[in-house]
Amino acid sequence: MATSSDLPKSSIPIFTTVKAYREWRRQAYTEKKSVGFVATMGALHEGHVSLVRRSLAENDLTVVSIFVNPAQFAPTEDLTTYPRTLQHDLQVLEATRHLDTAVPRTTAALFLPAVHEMYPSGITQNVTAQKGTFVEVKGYGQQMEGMSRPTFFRGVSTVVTKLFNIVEPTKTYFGQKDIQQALLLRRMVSDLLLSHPTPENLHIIPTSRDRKTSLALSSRNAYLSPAERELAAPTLYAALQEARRSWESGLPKSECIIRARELVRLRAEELAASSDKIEMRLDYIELNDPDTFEQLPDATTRVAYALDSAEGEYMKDRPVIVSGAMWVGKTRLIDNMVLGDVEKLGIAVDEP
Ligand SMILES: Nc1ncnc2c1ncn2[C@@H]1O[C@H](COP(=O)(O)OP(=O)(O)OP(=O)(O)O)[C@@H](O)[C@H]1O
Ligand SMILES: CC(C)(CO)[C@@H](O)C(=O)[O-]
Ligand code: BAL
Repeated sequence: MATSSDLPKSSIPIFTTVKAYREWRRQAYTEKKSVGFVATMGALHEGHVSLVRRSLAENDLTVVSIFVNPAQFAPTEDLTTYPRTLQHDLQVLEATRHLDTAVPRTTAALFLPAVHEMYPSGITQNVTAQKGTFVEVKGYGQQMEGMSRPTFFRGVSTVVTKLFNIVEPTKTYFGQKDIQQALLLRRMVSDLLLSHPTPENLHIIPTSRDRKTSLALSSRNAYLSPAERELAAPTLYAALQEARRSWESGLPKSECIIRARELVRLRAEELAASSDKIEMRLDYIELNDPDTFEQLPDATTRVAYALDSAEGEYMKDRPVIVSGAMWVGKTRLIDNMVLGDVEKLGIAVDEP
């Protein structure tokens, strides 16, 4: 178990146990202070910072958690190599301040639990051998990312339920980069009738991107070599753009996907033949309904999709998610865009 002497020095209070955190939370209740919460796995970057900034602006107190959750990694995935950069993360949080209030705000608490604190009954990555209590949002975790990572959302829903039970946030913030995760968690909060947070208080913040290449910021980008990052990784965003253009020009979904795939195939050929010999492979690119996560039928066009709205009327800006995952060498990248009216999904568009 981490003791305070194992932890880097920080001006931000760090809680490693549920008990210690709860004492702190009780005080916040007594003082009637609102608590904003940002759940992370650490290796913080500007994407995380955008969530923390939003929380600092909208809450008296902001809590950040760092926990690399074994239950959401399949046995074949990168749990052991996942970047762990606590010292850097503390520096990032200390430097992230909100100055528009009488007293400037910075992160008020970091929750940094050990695995046994979060899984008192123990945890194995092998789902069939797991015992104890798990949370599953049935019917929503096997599409999109769930097709490639079938046990991922069970692990995420379980750990986030525990984190919400501990942190008891007034508001919480998730990134659009992991759009299915954010929407599925909002459904979970609604289905479980949680009060901290309520579904309305789960906010989705737009994806932060590299200014030059538009690559979605991600902790796993640290795995990329400079050549992979510059030359290959931005292809996923370019493929999503291609799908978007095709969809907006009226083509059927199947053709949008063919065009996006072709863009990746041609670029992958070029990179494999180049002196950098970069390997790049598309996992999937799809267009999905944001409510059900189901794939749009192949023949669906934008006009047909707008006509087929639940209200039985023409809904010009009916939102649709175009998302994808791509391997660059050993790194799996994901990204997405929401076409149509993003605000219908409750995605925040303006920075505070
Ligand atoms: N580029 C980004 N823009 C906005 N939010 C982001 C971005 N990247 C991550 N987030 C959000 O930060 C929260 C914590 O994510 P996490 O710690 O897994 O970082 P990550 O960069 O997504 O890591 P990974 O590389 O493992 O996907 C999640 O809600 C996630 O959606
Ligand atoms: C929400 C989360 C912190 C749960 O482990 C993780 O999936 C993430 O960082 O996106
Ligand atoms: N941001 C998602 C965490 C994961 O891929 O495990």
